[in-house]
Amino acid sequence: MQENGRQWQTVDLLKAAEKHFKEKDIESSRLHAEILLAYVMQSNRIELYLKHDRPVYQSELEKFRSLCRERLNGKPLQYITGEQIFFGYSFLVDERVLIPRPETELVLEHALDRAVAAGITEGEMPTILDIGTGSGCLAVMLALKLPDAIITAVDFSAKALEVAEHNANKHGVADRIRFLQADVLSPGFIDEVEGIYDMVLSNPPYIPEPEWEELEPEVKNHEPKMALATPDGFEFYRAIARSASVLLKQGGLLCFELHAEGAGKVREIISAHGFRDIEVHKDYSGWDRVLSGILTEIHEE
Ligand SMILES: C[S@@+](CC[C@H](N)C(=O)[O-])C[C@H]1O[C@@H](n2cnc3c(N)ncnc32)[C@H](O)[C@@H]1O
Repeated sequence: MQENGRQWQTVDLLKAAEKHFKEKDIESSRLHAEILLAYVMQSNRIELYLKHDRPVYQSELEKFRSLCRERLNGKPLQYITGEQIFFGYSFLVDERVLIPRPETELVLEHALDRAVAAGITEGEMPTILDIGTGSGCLAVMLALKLPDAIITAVDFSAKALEVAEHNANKHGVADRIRFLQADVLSPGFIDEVEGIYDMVLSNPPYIPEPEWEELEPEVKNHEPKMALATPDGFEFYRAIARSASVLLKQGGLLCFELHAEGAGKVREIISAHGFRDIEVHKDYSGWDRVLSGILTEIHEE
């Protein structure tokens, strides 16, 4: 394609986009330019370099420019391409759901390790409840990693459940996941969810309202507020610990993702509901990020 007498080639366009992103303080400017161009060319990043002198067609250039504009306006890259890689697997994401974070992979890893250590995976068809499933990243990955598990994936957002179901179908595990729209903060939650579970896990909303306003515009203006914010940061931990103490079998595992400064308080909350052998694990930045405990006393509501 000719523009101002210029024929754009892949490598030149990448350089130009990287420079523009850098000037506008877009993080990982080269990487983002590569991902967007690979998306437009229906290719992958390595191929961009293998075919670095490939001419860029007019339609591709227009599309690329329009996506770069969206990125420059603060739209997260994953919502532009509709994809986030979680634990090495591709998940559909859009503005109906939170973009799964790398920290949440630690929740999955820890839940799997502890489930094995606690003998939960030895039983026939372990039952798992994922509260606040969002894109379904945890539920779908658990179904993939534990081929006998039966999973209930709950979210209050019907739109999030549509995305989660799409992801379950995409990875061929929809037949082992029940999707349920329910409000974990409502008194009827335990009756709605029914069943007896071996594991309850959740990455709940945990950003206290006052902190919401301080989040980067990229998060605040694009990701669903109901996925992240909550009045004092601990409502969901209280409600989920209470429900889990009723819904879990004796010896069952409760596993949470934590607000970086929430470990002490969440430990107190789950101890009060009969959970013991509490473990806390840090993320790569050294923040407490995952907390789990085993139910050792049956608590009636
Ligand atoms: C932090 S996101 C976690 C999403 C996904 N599990 C992940 O780790 O990426 C929390 C999820 O909880 C859901 N949620 C918010 N309020 C809820 C409620 N009252 N009952 C059930 N789910 C709720 C949100 O819609 C959102 O999908």
